[in-house]
Order: sequence, then structure tokens, then C-alpha cells
Amino acid sequence: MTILDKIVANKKREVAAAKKRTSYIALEESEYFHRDTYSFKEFLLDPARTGIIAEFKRKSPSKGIINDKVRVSAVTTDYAAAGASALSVLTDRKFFMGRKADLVKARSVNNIPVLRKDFMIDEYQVIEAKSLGADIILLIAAILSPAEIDTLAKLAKSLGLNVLLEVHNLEELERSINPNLDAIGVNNRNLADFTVSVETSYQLAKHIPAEFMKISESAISDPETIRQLKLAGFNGFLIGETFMKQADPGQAMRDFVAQL
Ligand SMILES: O=C(O)c1ccccc1NCC(=O)[C@H](O)[C@H](O)COP(=O)(O)O
Repeated sequence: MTILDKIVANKKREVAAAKKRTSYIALEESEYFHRDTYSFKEFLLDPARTGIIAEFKRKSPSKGIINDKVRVSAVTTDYAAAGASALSVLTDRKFFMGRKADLVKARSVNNIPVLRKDFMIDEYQVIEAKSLGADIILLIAAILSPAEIDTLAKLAKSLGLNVLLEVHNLEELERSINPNLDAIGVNNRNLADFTVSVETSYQLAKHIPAEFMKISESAISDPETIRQLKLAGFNGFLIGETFMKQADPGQAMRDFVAQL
């Protein structure tokens, strides 16, 4: 069983428990459920911003604890002030030490798009994402069939959410492409064995149709890589560990942006 299989098996149990705890009606009564979301594309293309999607990530399966000493409100507002085009907040508890409350907190103190970073396998999670204050959901091609991507993406769009599809290779990209997506993210981390290579982004860039925003995800650790990725056509850059491994992630992002 790969780590991804374990994450998905656990997610199925978590979603079943969440459905018992909080009804669909309760989700739809959340103060955020009826809000208008921010456009991911608009913020990515805003020349006053960096294109960076800055992630709040305490722990990961590949690295263990990265930083469990910082507060989501302070870090995400610092990220936004440093020029983030969007925030990414992990809500998986078991493998990433995330919390749904982290997303609610990030939403309440920021005015830029927020990605719910989780392993979406069920329509319930999409509705929950809206109720927690997310603007963007992530659909991971490695764990979803094309039909599941279609269903989840259509539901997300009907709620005004932006949809980011994550792929790791050409086969995933070709089978998963769907008109209800806003952005395609190329994950430079192989989720099966955790090896990382930004080459994955360069190789897939030319295969992503022009109508989708292009995002490069993971293992981005220096400003020069962003310059190269921009030349290859990428609009967004998802960065977690590079900032979060520092005692002050917001300052780390400011220092990084100063070199762009
Ligand atoms: O980060 C992991 O170890 C990981 C393991 C299994 C599934 C997903 C995983 N990460 C999710 C991500 O996509 C990253 O958090 C995100 O792209 C940021 O990556 P990084 O900048 O390398 O922290």
C-alpha cells in the first residue's frame, strides 16, 4: 500500500464520520457558504502579485514535522502582505497536521483566494470546502477517475469555487482534462515515492491547453526556478516547505520575493 493509498483510505473514513457529525444542511448554513469567491485567475494574473500560492503546512509524509510552532493567522497574513496570489491551507489532520479550523481562520483574516489543500474524493468535501471559506479546491488526478473529476468539478463550479487539477505525468493530464477546470497544477513531487524534480513541470508545460492557468507545485526553493518556470509559461507557483521550514515563514517569503 502506498502512502497515497493510506491517505485515501483514511480520508474515506474521515468523510464518513464528518457526514454523521455535520449534515449538508448545517454546512449550507455556514456564514461562508453563500459568499462570492475570489477569482483564482484574476489574482494569478495581477501584475502587482507574485504568482506564488503560499502554503501553510505543519507536517508532511515526506518530511515529518516541518513547523508546528507558528500560527495560521500570522503566517497567512504575512504571506498575503508579501505578495502571495493565493494561500494554500492543508486541512488533512492525520498526515499533514492540518485542521479545517485553519482554513476558517485563514479565510477570516485574508482577502485573497484560499485553496483547500486536501484529498477530495467525495462531493461532501466540496460543499464543506465552500462552507469553510475556500475559493479553490484541489482535484488530484492520481486518486480520481475522469468521471469523478467531472462530477466534483461541476459541483465546485456550481458553488462558485475555482478548480485546480493536479497531475504528475502526461497520461494523468490527457485522461483528466475537463472544461470545468480553471487551472492545471503539475506536481513536481511523485506522490508514490516522494522523489522531486522540477523537470516534470518543464516537460508537461507544452501539453497543457492555453485556456488553463498553469501551476507548478512542490520543491520550489529558489527565485531563479520561478523565473525559469515563468519562461516556460507557468502562472502560479505552489510553495510550502521552503517558507514553512523557517522559524518565521512570512519573513522567509519576503526575503524570497525580494530576489524575484
Ligand atoms: O508533501 C508531501 O510529502 C506530500 C506527500 C503525499 C501527498 C502530498 C504531499 N504534499 C502535498 C503537496 O502537494 C505540497 O504540500 C505542495 O505542493 C507544496 O510542496 P512543497 O513546496 O515541496 O512543500
